[in-house]
Parts: sequence; structure tokens; C-alpha cells
Amino acid sequence: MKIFITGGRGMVGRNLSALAESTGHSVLIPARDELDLGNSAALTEYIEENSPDVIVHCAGLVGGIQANISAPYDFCHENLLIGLNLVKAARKAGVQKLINLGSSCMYPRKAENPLRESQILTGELEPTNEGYAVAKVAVARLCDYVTQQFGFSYKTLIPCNLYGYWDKFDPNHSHMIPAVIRKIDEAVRSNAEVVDIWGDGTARREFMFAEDLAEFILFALERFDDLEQYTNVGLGKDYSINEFYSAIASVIGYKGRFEHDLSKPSGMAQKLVDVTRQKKLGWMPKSGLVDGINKTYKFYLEEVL
Ligand SMILES: NC(=O)C1=CN([C@@H]2O[C@H](COP(=O)(O)OP(=O)(O)OC[C@H]3O[C@@H](n4cnc5c(N)ncnc54)[C@H](OP(=O)(O)O)[C@@H]3O)[C@@H](O)[C@H]2O)C=CC1
Ligand SMILES: C[C@H]1O[C@H](OP(=O)(O)OP(=O)(O)OC[C@H]2O[C@@H](n3cnc4c(=O)[nH]c(N)nc43)[C@H](O)[C@@H]2O)[C@@H](O)[C@@H](O)C1=O
Repeated sequence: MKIFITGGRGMVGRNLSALAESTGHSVLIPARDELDLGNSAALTEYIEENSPDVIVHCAGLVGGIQANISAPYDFCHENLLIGLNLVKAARKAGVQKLINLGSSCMYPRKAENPLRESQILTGELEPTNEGYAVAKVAVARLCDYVTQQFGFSYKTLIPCNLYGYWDKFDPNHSHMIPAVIRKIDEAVRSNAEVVDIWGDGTARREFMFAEDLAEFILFALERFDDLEQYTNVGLGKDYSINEFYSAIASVIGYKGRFEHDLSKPSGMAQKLVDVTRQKKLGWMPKSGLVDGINKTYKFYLEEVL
């Protein structure tokens, strides 16, 4: 299958393109300087010229809670712009199949957990990442409407939080796991006695190793017609932030104390996704938390430091 992976140089995109190529697919992964998804005409021309069998939309302006708080306009505008451009260009070029990546932050902040796909748009969004979530919901709905009005198959996967190879370790943009790996590694190197935990540590998160999501995406492409319009992708289990810090500290060998910085944002109290539809397809992720942290820390030491 010829797969056009937008955001092919990002964390999910690189995990997906590596796995896709190793399993015999051909992948199109233009970098931003070859193809800016903000340029609608160039995007349409690219898709028409390359005629992919399917598109997987992994591109986006993506960041953790601090990044989202500091730039809500950018997170909303960029993700809306590239999502709208992509759906329009794909439809114009006649690409029948598209997988759009949403995010668990699309769900209402007070929705009952585990979060079911039917709960989208049933309540107010989490303020710390509302701009990003509005864009995610809008593009997902646009995929529904193209499917309804023109008979295409543009479907949305909703992953839980992700981490892994090619993640972002810059604390101004990072999600929690890469940020904490860097923070605790630096504490060990500097013999620091205390590491700050953002918030009171009771918030809960579900983090999937990005290579497992890549595996699910290929699994889903092989049974594309069995996919519903929305499918959560998760582990079916979450941990408290305190538990994440402890697991990362034990992998890295940090023996110092932790202090809770209550001035830092915590975001949603919990966002555990319901994996009933994913399980019905016959797939569950293989990486456990400690295994995933070990692999990510090794990547950090070898490729980032
Ligand atoms: N990371 C997570 O925890 C989660 C991510 N997701 C979703 O998964 C998808 C992938 O996320 P992730 O891999 O972490 O994100 P990354 O930030 O690692 O990768 C996103 C990629 O998109 C590219 N991109 C952004 N804007 C443009 C543009 N205008 N033209 C061309 N390329 C562009 C970026 O290029 P450049 O490097 O040049 O900026 C980058 O390579 C996103 O849709 C995200 O919302 C969903 C749930 C959780
Ligand atoms: C993927 C999804 O998730 C994002 O939202 P989020 O889950 O809140 O993002 P996060 O991973 O940055 O934080 C997770 C939790 O962890 C706590 N936390 C503790 N200590 C650190 C810390 O040092 N850094 C960070 N970033 N968080 C920390 C932090 O306070 C929060 O309670 C959206 O922005 C959006 O990107 C989206 O789609």
C-alpha cells in the first residue's frame, strides 16, 4: 500500500513510517520544507501527483499542557488550517481512505471515564488545551461530513497520551513523560536532592508507547472497512502522576525527594479512554510502562543528549 503520512518526521509519523516500510508498504513522508501543509494548492498538487492509496494524518502543532496554555491561538489555528487543507485536498484528489488522528483531549473535561467515542461534543472542553481540542474536534467532524456527503471513508482514531522514540524533550513543548525523563536525568547528573512534580500528583494519565500506536494504525489499515468512524486507542489502564514519577525515577536510578509545585497546571483530572471498540477489532498494545520508559530513556541518552 502507498501511504502518505503527514507529519512523517514527527514522533508518531517516524514510528509509523519505520514500521510501514519494514512491513513492505511504500511511504510518502515529505518534510515541512518540501511540503508545507499550510499551502493548500501545493498540498493538492502533491496528492494528485503521488496518488496515495491512503493518507494517515499525523501532522500537527502538538505539545504538552504548558505549551498549550502559552499558545492557544497557534494550537487552534495551525491544527485547523492543516486539517482543513488536508481533508479538502484529499477529497479533491479523490483519495478514498484517510485516517485522521484526534486526541483524548477532545473529550469534555468532566465526561465520565473511561471516555467513550459517543461522548465527543457532549460538554465543555478542558481550558488548558481548548484551542487544540477545538481544532481536533472540527477536523474529525469534517472527516465525518466528507464521508456522509461524498461517500469517502475518512475515519478518526483517538489516541490516549503518547511517548516514545522521537518524542520532544524540550520542557517548553514536552508532554509529561519526556519532560520528567529529562528532569530526573538532570537531577541525577547534578546530584540534586529534590525534583518538582507539577500539581499535587493525583491527576491520572494513560500513556501509550508511540511504536504501539504505529502498530495499531497498520493493523487498522488492514481492516479499514471494519473501523467505526471513531476508535479510541489506549491501554485501558492509567496511573497517577506520582506513580509516573516513581516509575521514571526507578528506571533512571534517582533516590532523592519530590516536592509538589501547586503553582503548575494539572489539566484534566483523568482521561482514560474506553478501549471496547479497539478490543473488538482484536488488538491491545504490547509495551508495559516500565518497558516503554526504558526504551524512551535509552533513546534520550543515545539520540537526544
Ligand atoms: N504526542 C501525544 O501525546 C499525542 C499526539 N496525538 C496526535 O498524534 C499526532 C502526532 O503527534 P506527535 O507525533 O506527537 O507530534 P509531533 O510534534 O512529534 O509531530 C508533528 C509533525 O507535524 C509536522 N507539521 C506540523 N505542521 C506542519 C505543516 N504546516 N506542514 C508540514 N508538517 C507540519 C511537524 O513538522 P515540524 O517538525 O517541522 O514542526 C512534525 O513533524 C498529532 O495529530 C497529535 O495531535 C494524539 C494524542 C496524544
Ligand atoms: C496528549 C494530550 O495531552 C495534553 O494534555 P496533558 O495530558 O495535560 O499534557 P501533559 O502530558 O503535559 O501533562 C500531563 C499531566 O502531567 C502533569 N505533569 C507533572 N509534571 C509535569 C512536567 O514536568 N511536565 C509536563 N508537561 N506535565 C507534567 C501535568 O500537570 C498534567 O497533569 C494536551 O496538552 C494535548 O497535547 C493532548 O492532546
